[in-house]
Amino acid sequence: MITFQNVSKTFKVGKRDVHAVQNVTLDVKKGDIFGIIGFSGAGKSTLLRLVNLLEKPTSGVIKINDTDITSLKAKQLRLQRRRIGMIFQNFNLFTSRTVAGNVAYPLKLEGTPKAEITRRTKELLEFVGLSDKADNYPEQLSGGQKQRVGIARALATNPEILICDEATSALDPETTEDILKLLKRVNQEFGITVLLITHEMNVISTICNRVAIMENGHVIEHGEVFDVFTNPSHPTTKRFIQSVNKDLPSQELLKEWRAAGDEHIYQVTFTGSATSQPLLSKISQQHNVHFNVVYGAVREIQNQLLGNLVVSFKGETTAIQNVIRELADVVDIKEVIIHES
Ligand SMILES: Nc1ncnc2c1ncn2[C@@H]1O[C@H](COP(=O)(O)OP(=O)(O)OP(=O)(O)O)[C@@H](O)[C@H]1O
Repeated sequence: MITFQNVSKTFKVGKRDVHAVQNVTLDVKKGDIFGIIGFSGAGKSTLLRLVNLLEKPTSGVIKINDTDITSLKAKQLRLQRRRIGMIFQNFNLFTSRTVAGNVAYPLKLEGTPKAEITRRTKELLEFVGLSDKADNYPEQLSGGQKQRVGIARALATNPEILICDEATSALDPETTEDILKLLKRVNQEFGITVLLITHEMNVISTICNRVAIMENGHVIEHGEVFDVFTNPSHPTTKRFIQSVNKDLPSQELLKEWRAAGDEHIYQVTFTGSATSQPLLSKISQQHNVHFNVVYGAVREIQNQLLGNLVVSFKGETTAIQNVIRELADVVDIKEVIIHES
């Protein structure tokens, strides 16, 4: 649906070249909720601006549905832009227009008949749950409500693609959750492909099916969200994952546990079918070993379970070693390192 082929964008700042996007090759498929994550300055916004035709790449090709958008003439460009809706971190609503006026605006620009504008506006406000706010002004709304208006306005012209530029970064966690649910409905009910940028891994794990991680203008890793979560290869990806999936307790806590007699502490990670079986208790019992889950969580990512537990085993050392060996056949298990000092 959207393909980037060796796309680069270089800005000239005085005599200096800033390589904002470097040699990016990516394929966003129809129906994806595709997340691009990276720290500040990684090149995410520039990549979005290339898709919504606000910038032209220095080199490379960007195609939407097989049309090379970098070579479009002004009129085709305007038509193509209508196929893309956009929402923003700061909502970008017209403060002098009502909620209904904001949603109606893109339809007015298109010359849509008045009765149709009224019908569509009503329908969209219902969809985002703001029918009762139609006559309010943006300043009378909460952040989450403003973003709902932004979403309704972006959907007005029936886009194929919705671009979300840090759409939840200004919102509290609960409101973020609501907006992400709404974006998922946009994707599922209307079949709209969603391309979002964020610096929060939580956003990626909650709604995206595919992700690309950017650093210094490069895509350093990309793939299915579950695969990237369970098997990250780049250190930056690992940092992002640890931000939502703090996998180990602090060294202070580990030292306390060791001082209190916990000598065999292991980290167990498992996915898919291993989550549905009582493997730990079954194998431990067979060897007369006791265990205690001291830390961790099981998370749901893309409808699959990913478990990460820190477990303290008690029993005879050889029996514990046997348990570890057997567990290693079915889950990923490694001893937790406790540093001396
Ligand atoms: N119009 C521009 N002129 C010059 N340099 C630019 C321009 N736009 C972006 N850059 C530079 O390109 C690099 C990537 O910026 P970009 O805004 O795409 O990153 P980002 O990942 O979106 O960061 P943030 O999360 O802070 O918005 C940065 O070094 C930035 O300073």
